[in-house]
Amino acid sequence: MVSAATRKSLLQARVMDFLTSTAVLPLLFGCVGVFSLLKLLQWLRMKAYIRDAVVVITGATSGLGRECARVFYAAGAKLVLCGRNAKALEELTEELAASQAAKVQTHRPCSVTFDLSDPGCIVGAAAEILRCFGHVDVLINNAGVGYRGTVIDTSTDVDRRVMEINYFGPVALTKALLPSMVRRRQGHVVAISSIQGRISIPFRSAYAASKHATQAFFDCLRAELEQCDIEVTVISPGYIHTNLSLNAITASGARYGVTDKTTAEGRSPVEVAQDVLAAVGKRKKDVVLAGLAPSLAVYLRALAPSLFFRLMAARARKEQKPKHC
Ligand SMILES: NC(=O)C1=CN([C@@H]2O[C@H](COP(=O)(O)OP(=O)(O)OC[C@H]3O[C@@H](n4cnc5c(N)ncnc54)[C@H](OP(=O)(O)O)[C@@H]3O)[C@@H](O)[C@H]2O)C=CC1
Ligand SMILES: CCCCCCCCCCCCCCCC(=O)OCC(=O)COP(=O)(O)O
Repeated sequence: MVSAATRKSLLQARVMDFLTSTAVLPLLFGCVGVFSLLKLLQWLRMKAYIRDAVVVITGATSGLGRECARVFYAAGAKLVLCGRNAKALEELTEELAASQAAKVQTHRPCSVTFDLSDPGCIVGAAAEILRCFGHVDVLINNAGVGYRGTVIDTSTDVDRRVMEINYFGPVALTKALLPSMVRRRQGHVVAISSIQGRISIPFRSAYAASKHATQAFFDCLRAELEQCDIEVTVISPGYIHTNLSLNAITASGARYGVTDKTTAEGRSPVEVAQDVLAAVGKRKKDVVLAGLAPSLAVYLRALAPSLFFRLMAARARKEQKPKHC
């Protein structure tokens, strides 16, 4: 009678015999080696792509934009920081210029102040951006505004304002910078969308609409400009712990002024900025940076829309009693 322990050691001996007497072990080591080498090459390529690249970041004064500024700066990018608040941009520039954390050569950022909701200033802002370092390698359309309200109570002025900041502004800036990218046959346009660019949740009509439009526009752009070697990346995050809900526009046009629990419990903007850096470095075309439930909700919307609509209606009923019906 052979004991279980003996059977186990006999089996182990046979496996070792098999591995050493055949080519399996060298093959295994070979595969791991090749995989590690490929990963290392990808990492070096990613670093080289960002180092010394001219990277424009809109909405650099707060939240994800500010963290993107920090991680791209530390990676050696030449930054053009954009925002509405000149003082906040200046403070960020000084903070970055004084930081010692980068392991590569860094460059003093340049800043350009303008309001994305003012169509009249975009062309001038793009010219100023181009004057900073002579060209643009990566444009990160990050600036955006949140929204809270019912469709019925929201004036179309508010709908337009959200669309202007989240959609028309980034589209106009992209169009103003594209000719110089196309001339150089080099450039990368990034759109920070949202998981709400894929699914619409109640009381976010204007925001979800602006992000769906963003996804659609930049998907078209990617297809049209592939032949000119222009890269397009759409990034769709879930909740991030920033000022987005605090600064959200409400149905009346007033500021919402509350940091929602969902936002407060969202991912750290530092981590999301690192994911943005990796997505850009790897030239990803489309990235969802959300947890399991929102990611599943995207599939549910596509595969079982009726069920998704029922879930959203239940969510709306739970959140707010209807005043109008
Ligand atoms: N936080 C979240 O849960 C999520 C955020 N996102 C997206 O991430 C992006 C960044 O937002 P986040 O960092 O979270 O929010 P913040 O409110 O912290 O930052 C928004 C930035 O956009 C700028 N901005 C707002 N309006 C304008 C305007 N009219 N012209 C120019 N700049 C403007 C703000 O500048 P100022 O300081 O002058 O107001 C600020 O720098 C947005 O596109 C948002 O939709 C996507 C998914 C989830
Ligand atoms: C097969 C099982 C499927 C289970 C599906 C569950 C459905 C759950 C719905 C989840 C909805 C998540 C919404 C996420 C919204 C989000 O992350 O938005 C990001 C933002 O842009 C936040 O902006 P806001 O202004 O809304 O704070």
